[in-house]
Amino acid sequence: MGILNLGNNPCSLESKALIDQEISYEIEMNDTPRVLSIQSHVVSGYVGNKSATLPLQLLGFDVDVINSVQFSNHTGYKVTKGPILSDTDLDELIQGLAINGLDTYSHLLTGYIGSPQVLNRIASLVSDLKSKNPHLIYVCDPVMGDNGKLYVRSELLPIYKELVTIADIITPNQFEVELLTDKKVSTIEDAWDAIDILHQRGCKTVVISSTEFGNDDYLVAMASSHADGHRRALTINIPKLPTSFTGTGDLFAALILAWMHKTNNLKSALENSINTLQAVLKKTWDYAKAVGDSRHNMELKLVQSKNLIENPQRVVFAVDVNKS
Ligand SMILES: Nc1ncnc2c1ncn2[C@@H]1O[C@H](COP(=O)(O)OP(=O)(O)O)[C@@H](O)[C@H]1O
Ligand code: PXP
Repeated sequence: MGILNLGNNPCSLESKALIDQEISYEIEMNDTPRVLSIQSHVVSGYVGNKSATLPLQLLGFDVDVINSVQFSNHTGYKVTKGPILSDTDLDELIQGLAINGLDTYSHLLTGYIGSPQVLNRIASLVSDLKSKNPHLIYVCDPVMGDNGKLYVRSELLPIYKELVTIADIITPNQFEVELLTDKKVSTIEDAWDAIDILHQRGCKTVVISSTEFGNDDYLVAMASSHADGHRRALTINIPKLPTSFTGTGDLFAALILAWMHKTNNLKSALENSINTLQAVLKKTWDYAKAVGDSRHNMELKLVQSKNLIENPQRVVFAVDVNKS
C-alpha cells in the first residue's frame, strides 16, 4: 500500500500524490455497492449464489453471501444432497452481522429459498436493512418453478405473494407470474395484465425473465417500471437456443440488479443483462455440443465469460411499448 512506502519525507510531492491516491481509493471503497445475497449454494456447478456472485463482483459489487441451502449440485441431477439453512441459522447470521455493524447494504437479493420458515423471515429482514439504509434496493427473484412445474414447497407461494409487494424489483419467469397473480398467462396481453396486477400490489419494477407464446424461435423478456409517476414498458426478443439451462434465472436477477444500479435505466439494464446471458449461454451450448450435453457439461460457462460479463456486446435490443 502507498502509505507504507512513503519513506522518510512525508511532505515530498511524491508522497503527497501517494496520499491523495490512497484517499481516492478509500472513497472508491466506501462507494462500492454491497449486496447481501440469500440464495442456494452448490458445491459443483452454477446456480443460486454460485451463479450470481462472480458476475456481481466483476461488475463492481461487494457480495455478502448467505446460503439458503448447501447442496452437492442443482436439483436437475440424479440426486441432490446437502443441508438446508434453518430460520434460527439465518437469525444467528443476521444477528452477528448486526452486532458487528456489518449490516449496511445497498442491495438485498433473494433467490432460491427452500424453507417457508426462512422465507417468512425475509420481510422483517428487508425492513431492518432499510432502517440501516433507507435507500436499500430489494431485488426479489421469486424462485418457485418453471414450465408449469413447482420445484419448491407450495407453502412458499402465499409468502412470496406478500413479499413481492415490498420488493423494489422482482424477476419472475412466466410460470412464477402465473402463480403470483393466479392468472393464466397465454398471450403477451395476459402478461401485461399480470404485470399491472403486480404494480398495483406495490412492486415498482417487474422484469419477467422470459415468456414463451408458441414461437419456437424467440423468447420474450418484458420489463415495466412505475417511478415518480412515469411508466416505462419494454420487451426484448431473445433468440431461443434449442435446449434448457439451469441457473439462468439466478444469473438474470443478479445482472438486472447490477445494471439497474450502474445505469439507472431500465432499457440499458435489460439490454445488457439479456445480451450477457445470450453470450454466456452460447458459450455454454457450443461447449456442450462439442463434448456432449450431460448435466455437468451444461453448467454455465461463467468463469470463461469474464470479459463478456464486464463488457456486454449489444446484439439484441429492447423496444418501448406504449402503456399508460
Ligand atoms: N433456451 C434458451 N435460449 C436462449 N436464452 C435462454 C434460454 N433459456 C434461458 N435463456 C436466457 O436466460 C434468461 C433467464 O431464463 P429463464 O428461463 O426465464 O429463467 P428461470 O431460470 O428463472 O426460469 C432469459 O431471459 C434468457 O435470456
Ligand atoms: C439448488 C437450486 N438453486 C436454484 C435453482 C434455480 O435455477 P434457475 O436459475 O434455473 O431458476 C435451482 C433449479 O434447479 C436449484 O436446483
